Amino acid sequence: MKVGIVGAGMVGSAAGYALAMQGAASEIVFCDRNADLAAAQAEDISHAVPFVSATVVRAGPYQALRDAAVVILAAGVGQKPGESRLELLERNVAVFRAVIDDVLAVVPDTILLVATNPVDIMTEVATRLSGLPPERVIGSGTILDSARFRSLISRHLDIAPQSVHAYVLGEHGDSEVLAWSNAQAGSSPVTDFAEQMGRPITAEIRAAIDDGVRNAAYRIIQGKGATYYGIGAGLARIVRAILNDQRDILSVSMLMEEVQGVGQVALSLPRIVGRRGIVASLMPTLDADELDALARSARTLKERGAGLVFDKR
Ligand SMILES: NC(=O)C1=CN([C@@H]2O[C@H](COP(=O)(O)OP(=O)(O)OC[C@H]3O[C@@H](n4cnc5c(N)ncnc54)[C@H](O)[C@@H]3O)[C@@H](O)[C@H]2O)C=CC1
Ligand SMILES: CC(=O)C(=O)O
Repeated sequence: MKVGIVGAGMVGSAAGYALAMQGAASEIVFCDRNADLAAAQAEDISHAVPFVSATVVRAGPYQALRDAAVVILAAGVGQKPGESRLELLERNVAVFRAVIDDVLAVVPDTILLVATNPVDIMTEVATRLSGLPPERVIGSGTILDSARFRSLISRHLDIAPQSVHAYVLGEHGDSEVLAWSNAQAGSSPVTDFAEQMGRPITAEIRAAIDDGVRNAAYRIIQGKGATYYGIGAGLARIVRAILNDQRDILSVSMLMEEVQGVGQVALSLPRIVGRRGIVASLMPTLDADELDALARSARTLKERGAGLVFDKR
């Protein structure tokens, strides 16, 4: 199946590379206002393909998106060192206003997969600008934060990250909520497992993991200007769940009627993802502090997105 990627910069190209390496799509098409960049990324990635898959990778104008089952939106500006994701909002809304009509004119029934930051509010923006049902406009949300969380827990416990089941909820950003209370290692609560392994999760370890997750992007951007391998793999994971109708449970973002008393807000919860997009949203059992933090995160997003005005499609 064909996957479109609008925005052929670091994130878009990393997603395209991950998809091509996994042979997850039969065809990948890059579109970018910088057509030379899109063509160069497609050509470069296509040279990796003969080693592992048969994916056709090319670049083109929006018309080349025709029949794409999923279109990844990775166009827009990223954070400068020290800048928050929320500070990007107005600049990236302007980009989506320029892009979404052109995409929808070619693939009106596609699934949009939003990566551009601030990804939760941009998911709401893409939903409103496109007029698509919310379950067909998926934000990568905290899929990357959950991977960071699982990675750091697994390193502490000295087990494989795939054996850790743990989610980050709420905003993909500063107010995100690490759901410690229902994190599992194998079939045990992560704290019980840690005790059994003689590697208890002390307050210091918990604080270090929280910092490792919450501030990862700031550190990486300080060091190399942008983050892209992690989100590239995360986007490929979501695309696989859609194309293969896998019904995976992933922490992704979607515009919701109501979360913790906040109406019409997009944020991440664990959700079942399959061929129709988001099939169901799940509210995990959280402790009181986590529920408060989730409500705060929802309010932060709602307040930052207030004032954006959209024409109805
Ligand atoms: N959701 C997540 O977990 C993550 C999201 N991001 C976000 O992804 C976005 C892209 O980041 P990078 O790829 O590093 O940036 P980049 O600057 O490398 O690439 C952005 C691309 O968008 C293109 N673009 C801009 N306006 C356009 C328009 N109107 N039409 C078509 N193309 C347009 C640019 O030409 C450029 O090639 C940023 O908003 C960044 O914050 C980055 C990392 C993780
Ligand atoms: C940049 C960004 O959103 C991240 O790496 O989490």
